[in-house]
Amino acid sequence: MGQLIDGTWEKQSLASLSEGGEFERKESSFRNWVTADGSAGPTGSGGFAAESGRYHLYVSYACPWAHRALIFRHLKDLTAHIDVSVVSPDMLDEGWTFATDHPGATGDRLMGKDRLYEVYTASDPEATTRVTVPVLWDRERGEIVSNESADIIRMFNSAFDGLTGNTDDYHPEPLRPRIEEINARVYDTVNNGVYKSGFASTQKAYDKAVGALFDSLDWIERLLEEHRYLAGDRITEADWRLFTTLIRFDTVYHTHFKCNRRRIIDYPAMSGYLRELYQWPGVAETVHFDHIARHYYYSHEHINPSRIVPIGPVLDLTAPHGRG
Ligand SMILES: N[C@@H](CCC(=O)N[C@@H](CS)C(=O)NCC(=O)O)C(=O)O
Repeated sequence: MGQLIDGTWEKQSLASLSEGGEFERKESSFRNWVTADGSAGPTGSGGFAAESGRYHLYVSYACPWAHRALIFRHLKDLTAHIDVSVVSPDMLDEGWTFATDHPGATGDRLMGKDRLYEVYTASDPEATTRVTVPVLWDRERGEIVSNESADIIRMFNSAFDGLTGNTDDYHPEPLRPRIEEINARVYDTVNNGVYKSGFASTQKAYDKAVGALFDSLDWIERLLEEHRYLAGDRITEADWRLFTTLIRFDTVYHTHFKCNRRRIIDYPAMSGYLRELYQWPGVAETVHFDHIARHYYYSHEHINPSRIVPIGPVLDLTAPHGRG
């Protein structure tokens, strides 16, 4: 995995493994916020007002973080207001590219670039950063608003409500402390926990990550036995943030990242919950298993040198979910 250093693409990134062989995810580097009136958000600077057709979203269908943004774009009726470019599932020496050799990969529909890092340098010619998806681009100012999915879904949740009339709220005020608590554990041990397990380069680092991952899955199973959703009887961003990891789990993380104590299908409450979220209007259309399987098995040569993409599993996500 490469990265940009002073605006130049370097194939070898600064190491993201600590001395103990633990994978460490770097903070995102563009942290502005789109707001209803263009006032500054919690981080970054102001000047990014919610307007139809102004913003463009770069995603990978394979990536769980980008997938969150795509889901919120659907849930919040933003598809007519924010257009999308989809990168190729193969992330090799040049990082994410706009090659269109896989169905669904659209190329760069906004600027016609060949590689995602060129979108980053178009925003900041001197950028030193990892080049990740999702990226929210502002046509008007010609720069990246944000490349942090957790922030992008919060912007989508409320900033455009005046434009769309969709006031569904996935981050409701009274549930915020509980949502934060759940997000913190799910981020560290599940969303990122699968990567920490899969990219660990020592047994000790793997054991630590995979142990915490399955402790959290057991905890989530208990929560879902008691409540329909993670924070209670109402679906929130905490559920959608978990969903994008769960939907990839049995196909990729179980095998490729060695997260194989159990599969999601082996947890009765969680597998019903996963089907319910998959069947949520518009959500199945955001799930592209071809990009998901191809990306992970093909791109991570260090953990799958043959690059063979395995055949299974066959999942029936359209079966009744039995959750109320
Ligand atoms: N914190 C970021 C993480 C995004 C991220 O790591 N995306 C991965 C794809 S799943 C990526 O683009 N990785 C490329 C790299 O790290 O070089 C977010 O949530 O938006």
